[in-house]
Amino acid sequence: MRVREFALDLRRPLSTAKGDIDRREGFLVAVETANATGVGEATPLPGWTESLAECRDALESVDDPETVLAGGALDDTPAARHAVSLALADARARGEGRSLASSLATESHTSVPVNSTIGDSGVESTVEAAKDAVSAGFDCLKVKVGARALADDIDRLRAVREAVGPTVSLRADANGAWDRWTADRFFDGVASLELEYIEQPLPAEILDGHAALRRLHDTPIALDESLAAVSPERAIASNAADVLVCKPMALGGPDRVLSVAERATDAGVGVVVTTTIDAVVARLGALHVAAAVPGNRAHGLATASFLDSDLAPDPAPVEAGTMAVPETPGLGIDVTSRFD
Ligand SMILES: O=C(O)CCC(=O)c1ccccc1C(=O)O
Ligand SMILES: [Mg+2]
Repeated sequence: MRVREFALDLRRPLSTAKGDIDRREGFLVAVETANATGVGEATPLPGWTESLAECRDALESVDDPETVLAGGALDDTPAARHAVSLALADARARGEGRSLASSLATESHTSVPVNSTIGDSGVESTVEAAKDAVSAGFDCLKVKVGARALADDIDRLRAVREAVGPTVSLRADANGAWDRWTADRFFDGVASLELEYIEQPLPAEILDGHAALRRLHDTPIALDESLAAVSPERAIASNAADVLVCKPMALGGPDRVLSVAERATDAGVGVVVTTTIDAVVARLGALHVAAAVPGNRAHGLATASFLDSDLAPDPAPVEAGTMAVPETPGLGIDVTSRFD
């Protein structure tokens, strides 16, 4: 397995309740199988995955990718596991002459709707970002909350709803910033705004608190951090979520997301696939996975615009709030020159 390190600055930081993301560093990997070469990406995000150093060590320890993946040696390093799993899936799909999405599912979407991701900022700039996104064709917006006073966040959401009208879908993502009391006040404050869901209002470990919020309020709840911190199975079993936010990079690869999505779908829980602000290879991987999961919710994949540069030209740019899934074999990108 070949491994190449990369670092990409963000054009603009993504501000969240848990701090700003302003740079992404990771590894591009290439694996050779009997009939094809596949590529994958590990872009760890500490707090969500292992550190960059732990990821490097894990990738350097891989001799035979298939054996290592099956043996579970990468289970504690999800970003490293993601790279290996994605590269093998890319190689398999290329070998079959099919797109990754169609090799992952018998019926896959040819394009998927995506949300615009709006970071924490004041009311005016939040509204400006929301209007820009709607002008660009997005009909689903996800606004980061939880970084400022509760009343200010409620004002931001109200102002956005007023600016974009009733037909645009709105999501709020608190990244686990609140306690039960604060979350209750937020749910009350936005009750009339018809939010599609509130993502991770409480800290990751608190499944019973999310289940209680879900019983008490009408606005649906999505869980994100809880999936890696506790487990998707327990999130489903605890009736703590209407939607699971599945990050292939944090869950350990496309195969992991597909199995979570199957269990969620059986339980009547929705699935949304998102990046961790990844480079083009992992973003494409997440797009193929999103295309392979059931349901028609907008996914959190419109994150290329946060990057100042990328590893290669993007074969799946966002157009009018939608991403078309490449139909060429595998991921639909050639980054082999990066390994020369
Ligand atoms: O879901 C999206 O719109 C984009 C992805 C996103 O918000 C995100 C990106 C990096 C780290 C955490 C998160 C998050 O969903 O909490
Ligand atoms: Mg989130």
